[in-house]
Amino acid sequence: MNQFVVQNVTIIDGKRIIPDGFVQVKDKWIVAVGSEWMDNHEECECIDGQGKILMPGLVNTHGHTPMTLLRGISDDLPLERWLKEKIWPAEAALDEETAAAGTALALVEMLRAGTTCFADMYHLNREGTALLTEESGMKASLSRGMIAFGSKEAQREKLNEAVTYAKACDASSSGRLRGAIFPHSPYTCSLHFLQEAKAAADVSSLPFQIHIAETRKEVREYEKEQGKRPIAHLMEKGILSNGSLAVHSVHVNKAEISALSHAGVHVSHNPQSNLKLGSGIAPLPQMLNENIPVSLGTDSAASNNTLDLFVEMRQAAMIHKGNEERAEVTNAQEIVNMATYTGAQTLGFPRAGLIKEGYEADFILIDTRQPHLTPQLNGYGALVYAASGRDVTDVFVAGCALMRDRRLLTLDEEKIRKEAALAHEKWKAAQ
Ligand SMILES: N[C@@H](CCSC[C@H]1O[C@@H](n2cnc3c(=O)[nH]cnc32)[C@H](O)[C@@H]1O)C(=O)O
Ligand SMILES: [Zn+2]
Repeated sequence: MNQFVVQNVTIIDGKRIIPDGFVQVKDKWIVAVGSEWMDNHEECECIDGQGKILMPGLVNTHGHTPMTLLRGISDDLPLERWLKEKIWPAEAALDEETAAAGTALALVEMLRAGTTCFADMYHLNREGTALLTEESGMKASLSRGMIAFGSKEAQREKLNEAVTYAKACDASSSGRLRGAIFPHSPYTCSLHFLQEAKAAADVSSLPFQIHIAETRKEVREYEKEQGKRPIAHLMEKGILSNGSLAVHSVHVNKAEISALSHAGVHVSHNPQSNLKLGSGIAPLPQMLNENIPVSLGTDSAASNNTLDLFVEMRQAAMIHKGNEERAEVTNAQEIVNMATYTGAQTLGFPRAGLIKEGYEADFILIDTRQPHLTPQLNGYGALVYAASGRDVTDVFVAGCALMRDRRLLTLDEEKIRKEAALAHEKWKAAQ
């Protein structure tokens, strides 16, 4: 049986800090956590955590993995022009093979930076993505993105594909995959299609996710056409309901925040993507005050341009302090909780996101014996204001080692980087 102990380590999760602690793992579970390890099991493997922080694996609640191949193709444009002038034409030249190479690259990038669980929404290479995620040992919520501009038949076909994919993910034998239904947005799908997608999600007990209220222009134009703001309207129609995930939610007013809270809708906050596309700043402090489960997402590498959740944590903490001219408006512990515990709950992994007995052993080690992490005065502050994904040395998911001493064990990093470069060439030639 898989059994080991990490000892002499600083344990930090969203709820507490144990300065000189241990974590005992059996099979895929954390079976004991404490401050003094009594070594009475001879055959138990011990990992020395001296000089390290042990924290829950980071959870990225929004992204599009194949788009790593489009990193840098369109910097410095607003969302609408970014999509219509650059991204959509570029995506037309991606195929199953190049998308697969982009996804593999994204998994390597995320794993190296301590992400153990992620959301991925894309239309290409779906079975391949599920398979590779399984092989990597990571956890994920996977969905087929749907833009519904086409004929009724084409729309129905997409929705069928989406349901088939989500159900297959939910049924994965490892139990590390979840499926979701993700129509792209209220400006690329009709209200009727959103209702159909929501009904299909409900029938199969699948969670519903959507990009919404990302830019002021989206909200203004939707309101002009429908007489209501997008979040208010979708909530009224029951399209956004308990457990749904509203991605971005940048332009939300007080009434919408309160409605989201009452309905139990989750929010994925993607501050770096929202800043880079000039979309705006989501009212994170106000949403947290209303107890909305807000987690963090990177969005794709085409609007970020990395998949490092440490960067996202720092952005999430910093922009609101500056924006509101109040340093107390966000705090590092809450940000760590969003990036771990809340994220895991949002993606459908209720027993993940904490270093606690009875939770799955999804955790990472961070090397603090470096100048920028010395001295160790405030653990939460170190993680949010000083650390980066490059400080992660080890990654464990469900008790399995996926990275040890900065070496990936389940993914062939060299090969994946080479294949990504080749896929980039192939994509360029197809332009
Ligand atoms: N073409 C697909 C649907 C793709 S949805 C996923 C798409 O979302 C787009 N996207 C990525 N990030 C964002 C964002 O932040 N806001 C809006 N759209 C985005 C990007 O074009 C990506 O391909 C179909 O209907 O078959
Ligand atoms: Zn997105």
